[in-house]
Parts: sequence; C-alpha cells; structure tokens
Amino acid sequence: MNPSPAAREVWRGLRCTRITLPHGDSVRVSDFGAQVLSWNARGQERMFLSERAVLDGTAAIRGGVPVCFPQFNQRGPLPKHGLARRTTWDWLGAEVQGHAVTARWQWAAAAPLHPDFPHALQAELAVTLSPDTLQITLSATNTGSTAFAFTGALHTYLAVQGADIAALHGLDGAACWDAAHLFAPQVQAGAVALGAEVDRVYARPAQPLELRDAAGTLRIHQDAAWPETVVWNPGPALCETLADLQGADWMRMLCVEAAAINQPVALHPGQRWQAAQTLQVVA
Ligand SMILES: O=P(O)(O)OC[C@H]1O[C@@H](O)[C@H](O)[C@@H](O)[C@@H]1O
Repeated sequence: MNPSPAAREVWRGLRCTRITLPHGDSVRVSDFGAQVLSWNARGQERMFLSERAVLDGTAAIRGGVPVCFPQFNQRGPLPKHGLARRTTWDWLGAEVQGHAVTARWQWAAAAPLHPDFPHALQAELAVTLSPDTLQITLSATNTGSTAFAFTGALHTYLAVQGADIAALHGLDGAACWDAAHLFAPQVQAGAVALGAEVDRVYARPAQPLELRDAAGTLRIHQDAAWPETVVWNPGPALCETLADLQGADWMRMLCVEAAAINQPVALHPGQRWQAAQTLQVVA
C-alpha cells in the first residue's frame, strides 16, 4: 500500500495538511481559513507568507492564499474580506488521481451565519497539487431556505524574487478601477511593476497572466466564474503601516487575486457555484 500523500501536521501552532509529491513539489494548507500557506515547486517557494503573520487565530493570516468569502474587501456589511479567512474549516481528506493529489476542506455554516448575513451555506475548498501546478477551487452551496448573493476572492500572495525586474504581464490595455487612486477608471499601460501602491480591479483577462521575475515565469489562470482579477501590492508607504508586514515586504510579494466583485453571485436555495485559480510554473 502506498503511504498517504497527505500528512496532517501542526505547523507553528496551526493544524495543517502537507502534500508532498514524489519528485518534491509540496503544499501546506492550514485548517484555519482553509488557507494555502506554502507552495514549493521546482525547489522554490512560490507563496509569500509574512514573517509577522498572526498565526494564533485572532486575525487573518497575511500571506499564502486567504479565502475572502462571502464578501470581498469592504463592499458590504461583513468584516473586511468576509468570514472564511478567520474560520476553522473541517478537513475532509485527500485523494490521488494520476500525478495529482487533491485535499479538501469544508465549512458548513448554519443560518444565521452572521447578523448581517442571515443565511446558511456550505463552502468547500479543494487544493490540487500536481507537478509544477497548484489549483485552488472554491465552491459554495446555498443550504438554507433564502436566496443570497456573495462576493469573494482567492487572495493569492505570490512570492516575488528580484522586485526591480519583476512584472505581471497580460493586462496591457485592460480597463481597471484603481482603489489606490480613489477608484478612478484607468487603462493599464504595459506590465504591472512593483513600486508605488497598486490596488486594481480588472475584468478577467481571456489569456492567462504571467508573473516574470528572477525565479522564472509563473502562469496564472482563473475560471470564468471568477469574473475579475485584483492586483494588489501595498508599496513602501502602506507596507510600513501594516503591523503584520515588514517594511521591505512589498518587494517580496504580489497579490494576484481571482475574484467575483462587481456582480455579486446570486445563489438560490440548493444552488451551487464553483471556480478555480490555477498557478503553473512554466520557466
Ligand atoms: O489587509 P487585508 O484586509 O488583508 O486586505 C489587503 C488588500 O486586499 C486587496 O484585495 C484589496 O484590494 C486591498 O484594498 C486590501 O488592502
């Protein structure tokens, strides 16, 4: 019998699952937030996780892939970025399919989930690791008796090496809203580089994006059911003010988020929604 590809572990006080593939790629996911904390591919860490991240369950974890759900940012009455990233999810187990291993988490919330969100839902996060590739799939089912709408995002903190040469390619000419500039409508000119604060919401691009930096090239794809892409980097000034980041961390990260924001996703009782973000090391 093969040993299980997914090991349960306690990492820095957090209950986690670690998947390691035979050739060495690995991923670590915390039950708290169902949050990917580490993805190692081709011998390199691909996720940024702040050394100052709060890991005791009293705050969202700064780094990896926070699940923002059922509200994106402050666009609604719930706490910023919703409740999922501060909830401990149930680990359901892991399965092997060919070269891929998938681990799953579930969050079953009875009504009322929150005074401002008096509904019941069941969310599932599936994390699939295969050579060079990490796929993260969020699904949500309305398990209550009233319809609701949600927004959300997979708030992926990609590790950046070589901030001076790093850039996100594939958005040139795309319209966006820039939250760092009073939500002014803008058109992206060229690649997104690191420097000043960036907090932009774009329509999902038809082609995958590419983060090119000193580590190589990472391809970023999102399903159409995530209709927007958010690109966030705090830049040096905002970074200085965030207690769970070090001053130079803005040079070590770029958030490329698969999101549903502008048109909240409506779910009638019994309805289910699902969407993935896929990251692939290509060079
Ligand atoms: O500090 P938080 O709550 O994790 O949010 C980080 C950032 O998340 C991004 O998704 C938002 O677009 C930014 O506006 C926000 O600042």
